[in-house]
Amino acid sequence: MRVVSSANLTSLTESWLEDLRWCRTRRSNDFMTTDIITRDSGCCFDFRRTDVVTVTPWLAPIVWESTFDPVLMDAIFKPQNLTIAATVFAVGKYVQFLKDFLKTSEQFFFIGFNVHIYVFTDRPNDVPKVQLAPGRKVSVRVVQSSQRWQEISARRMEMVHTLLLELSDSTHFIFCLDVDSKFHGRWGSESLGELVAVVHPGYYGNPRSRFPFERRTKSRAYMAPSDGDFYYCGGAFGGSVDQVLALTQTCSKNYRDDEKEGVEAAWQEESHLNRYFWENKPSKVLSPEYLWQDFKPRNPEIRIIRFSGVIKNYAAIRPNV
Ligand SMILES: CC(=O)N[C@H]1[C@@H](OP(=O)(O)OP(=O)(O)OC[C@H]2O[C@@H](n3ccc(=O)[nH]c3=O)[C@H](O)[C@@H]2O)O[C@H](CO)[C@H](O)[C@@H]1O
Ligand SMILES: [Mn+2]
Repeated sequence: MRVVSSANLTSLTESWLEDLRWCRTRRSNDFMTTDIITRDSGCCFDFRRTDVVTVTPWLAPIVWESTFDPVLMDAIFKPQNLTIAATVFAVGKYVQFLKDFLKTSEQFFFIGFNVHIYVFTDRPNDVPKVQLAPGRKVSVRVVQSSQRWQEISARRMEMVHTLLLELSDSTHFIFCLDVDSKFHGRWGSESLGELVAVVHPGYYGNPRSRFPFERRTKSRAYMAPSDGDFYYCGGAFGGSVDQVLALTQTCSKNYRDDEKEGVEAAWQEESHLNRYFWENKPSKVLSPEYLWQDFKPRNPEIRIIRFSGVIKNYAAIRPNV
């Protein structure tokens, strides 16, 4: 397994995290290169952002509104006739979230692409019928419920892995999404990449020491105090079929192996996902625009909310507390 944890990268990352926290104090001199590229290319699209960090220390883009041209992105990707899969789990009472999830995906998620949404549920009869545009499809897969929400959430990794083993070459990219959410703005071709992570909306302004990584060495999701780039969310991630196949295989195996030893990571599959992304750097990082939370006031750097978790009464909808 490739583990990138050199002192260099760590110190670079620490200084970059400083940048993220103090990004608003940075001034235009730092961004002269961007000016020059804009002028020389003759591009009239203003993709400068000086208030946020838009590239990782390993040179992966961090996607924020106004860092890309959606028309140009679509002109590149649409002719490739891609199929984008999405997985969403609606087990037990979470089936109530499906209607809004599916309806809003029709308005905002990869419009103009072939889209195949796989709904995993124990209540197939309660899956709402939503009018779909041509080229878009919803399939239902029946799964077992569990008495523990932690298990429902964590087992998604292995079920997505099984699905991916069955998919033919005609599916190119996949996103795995939480169902208790709605789309509010474009989520499209700008998000495509081999391995795609979304920065968790709750922690992006925090220092690394406050990231809720698994800190017990007995778990396979363990992260040392000096480890970590971002804290990524479990509610949205994706990439090419091959890359997500590898990710789900590793995360589900590590979750299972922990389980055999009576260990459950602090945030279940989200903890294993964070460990995976530490060892396997995402090729593209999506800003918290791609998974906001309705209960959070919108911060000024969030110019658009594309996908956001709804406010829910955990006690009323989860099988356990
Ligand atoms: C914003 C974000 O990143 N959310 C993550 C977070 O909390 P959340 O509080 O958003 O977790 P959650 O209650 O939405 O559960 C995660 C997902 O599991 C499914 N589900 C859960 C319970 C249930 O009874 N039925 C059901 O179908 C459903 O798709 C749901 O969206 O922590 C979870 C725990 O590990 C997952 O990592 C979530 O992805
Ligand atoms: Mn959720």
